[in-house]
Amino acid sequence: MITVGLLGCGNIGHIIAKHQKSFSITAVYDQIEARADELAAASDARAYTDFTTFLSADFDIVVEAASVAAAQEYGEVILRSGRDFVVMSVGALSDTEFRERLVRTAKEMGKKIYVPSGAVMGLDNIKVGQISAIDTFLLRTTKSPASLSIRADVPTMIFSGKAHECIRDYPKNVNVSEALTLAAGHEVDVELWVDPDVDRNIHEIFIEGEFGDAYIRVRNIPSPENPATSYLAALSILTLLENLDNPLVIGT
Ligand SMILES: NC(=O)C1=CN([C@@H]2O[C@H](COP(=O)(O)OP(=O)(O)OC[C@H]3O[C@@H](n4cnc5c(N)ncnc54)[C@H](O)[C@@H]3O)[C@@H](O)[C@H]2O)C=CC1
Ligand SMILES: O=C([O-])CC(=O)C(=O)O
Repeated sequence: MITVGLLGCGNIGHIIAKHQKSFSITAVYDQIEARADELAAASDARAYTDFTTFLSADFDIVVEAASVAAAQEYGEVILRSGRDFVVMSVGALSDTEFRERLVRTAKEMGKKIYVPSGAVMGLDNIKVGQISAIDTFLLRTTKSPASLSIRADVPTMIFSGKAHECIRDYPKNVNVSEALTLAAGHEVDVELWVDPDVDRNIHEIFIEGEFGDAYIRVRNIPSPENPATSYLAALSILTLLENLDNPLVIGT
């Protein structure tokens, strides 16, 4: 059974803990001690109040479900501790210097950095952008104003520009833009909308290139404890963990 050290005991952390099947969470860490204690009690894991002590516990892989800042602060030391690293706050990798250093460290240590598909679909074949031309690539994300803690009475575009700027401004809301960018090897354009009439987190992907064109629309149900985070994002980590040991690899 794969053992997991969980970094971040919020909404996604709880969903993962509730659905342990072929993996088991043995150690948890959160900057808010009470959250780590509560999740540890509910999942038979041990809570740590200090990250270095957390890393010295016995587990195979670290799952980060905390924040872009946490992934950037701890990513390298996780890999250096000899663990693979599942990074949900993939916006962390939009910092090119950080990403290159992290990848170098993973190579040096013989470890992997896993980026789950998160709140979108289609990352598999969008990877053809790494070997063939992409001409148009746009992500349009629409969420409720409340989930971004802002007010709007009509549909409002609050950002239009490149993925790397958008993740800087909205690190909790467009991690998907970095996942798409890394998959395609091509920085995605982003429009971020709030719409008072939506009760889903909607991601529309428009892509055109040498392969043809595609339009993907994902209408995600918000997760129970954090409406800005789609439930699909947590399911995608669970699926990744369930498949880690599977010799049959589906999708590109
Ligand atoms: N890649 C994707 O498609 C998606 C990524 N996300 C990202 O996943 C992450 C987790 O999402 P949720 O569980 O919904 O968030 P959440 O806010 O419910 O939980 C995050 C937890 O991490 C803890 N945390 C934050 N920074 C920390 C640090 N530096 N050190 C230790 N603990 C820290 C917080 O105290 C909190 O308990 C967020 O960064 C979110 O933006 C969310 C949805 C989709
Ligand atoms: O969960 C979502 O719909 C997307 C999200 O928050 C992110 O990409 O950071």
